Amino acid sequence: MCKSSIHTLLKQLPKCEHHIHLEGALSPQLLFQLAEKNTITLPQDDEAFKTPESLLERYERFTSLDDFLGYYYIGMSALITASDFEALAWDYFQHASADGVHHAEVFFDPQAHTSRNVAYPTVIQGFQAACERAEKELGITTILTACYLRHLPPAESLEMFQSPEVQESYRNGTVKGIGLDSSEMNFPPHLFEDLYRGAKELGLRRTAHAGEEGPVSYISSALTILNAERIDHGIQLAQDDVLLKQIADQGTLLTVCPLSNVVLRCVKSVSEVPIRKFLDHGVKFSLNSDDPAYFGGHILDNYCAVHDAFELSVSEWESVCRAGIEGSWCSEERKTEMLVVLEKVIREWEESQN
Ligand code: HPA
Ligand SMILES: [Zn+2]
Repeated sequence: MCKSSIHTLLKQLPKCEHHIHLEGALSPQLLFQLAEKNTITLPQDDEAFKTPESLLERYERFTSLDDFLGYYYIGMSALITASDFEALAWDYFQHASADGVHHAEVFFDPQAHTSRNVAYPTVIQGFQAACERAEKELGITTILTACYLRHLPPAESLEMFQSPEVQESYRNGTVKGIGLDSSEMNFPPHLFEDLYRGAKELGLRRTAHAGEEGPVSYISSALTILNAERIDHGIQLAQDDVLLKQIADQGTLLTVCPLSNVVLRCVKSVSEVPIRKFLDHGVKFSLNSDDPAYFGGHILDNYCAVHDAFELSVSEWESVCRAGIEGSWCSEERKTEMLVVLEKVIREWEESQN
């Protein structure tokens, strides 16, 4: 890459990733390797599962969120032991570090594992080990957020939330937040009001996927009914100027995932993601990879794709990174550390351009 290319600056920026499903970081190679080790039979009637290469090719032809989710849930059936979960998360943290991530708030889907008789403590043990290693060896701070699956009955999410081992992971601080993911259409946020009330009472951080494929009304109900502090995706916000102004005024962070939106056909190209509108109206957002192994890119690829589509100025990039740092759920001390790095990177970049 050309030395003066702004992509060099994008790599150096201290990034916070807020929207990455660890199960979505499962590469076809690791999936096949774990399936063989664990003697898991992958679907025989789907040609895509012939080889890691054919699977990767199929990932280029998703038709919708639900089409992707079918592969996502089959993929994770290869994850059985704590060391599998650790290997998966460690693979992600290494990519994240290479892309300049300093702080990662990572999602996982407990119900997708317990429903396969993989115990919650097994999942936690593996992910927690990788988080500790990322902190020690890569200097990345981490937060684990448990997402609940909106396509399952709300009573099941409440049952999971209230189970002793899940409550223990919240009490001891291993898991600090909750989220809401999976199929969006016809599963409105208000169905999960009791779950989010319980999470608020425990002092947990709260986010929810809304306005990815679903209507903009899901964004407002995630905020007002669920008391979500963040919105994951939220691109449909561009359809409602009143709500957009309200979200800008209250400083709610959207965790936008441009490559995901293209691959899942929420937009035709990155240039249709409302980045310019969000910037011009003061809507805060971070840029994220969502499911990097499925959507053809990690976080830096998302930054580069946004730059190629919108040509942000250096000061706009600085404000995107600042919003990501300030909207993180880490300590104020950690935010200050990252802000210092951000200022240094920008200063050195500007000096190198003179
Ligand atoms: O993009 C997504 N949307 C909803 N659920 C998900 N689970 C993994 N990725 C996604
Ligand atoms: Zn997501």
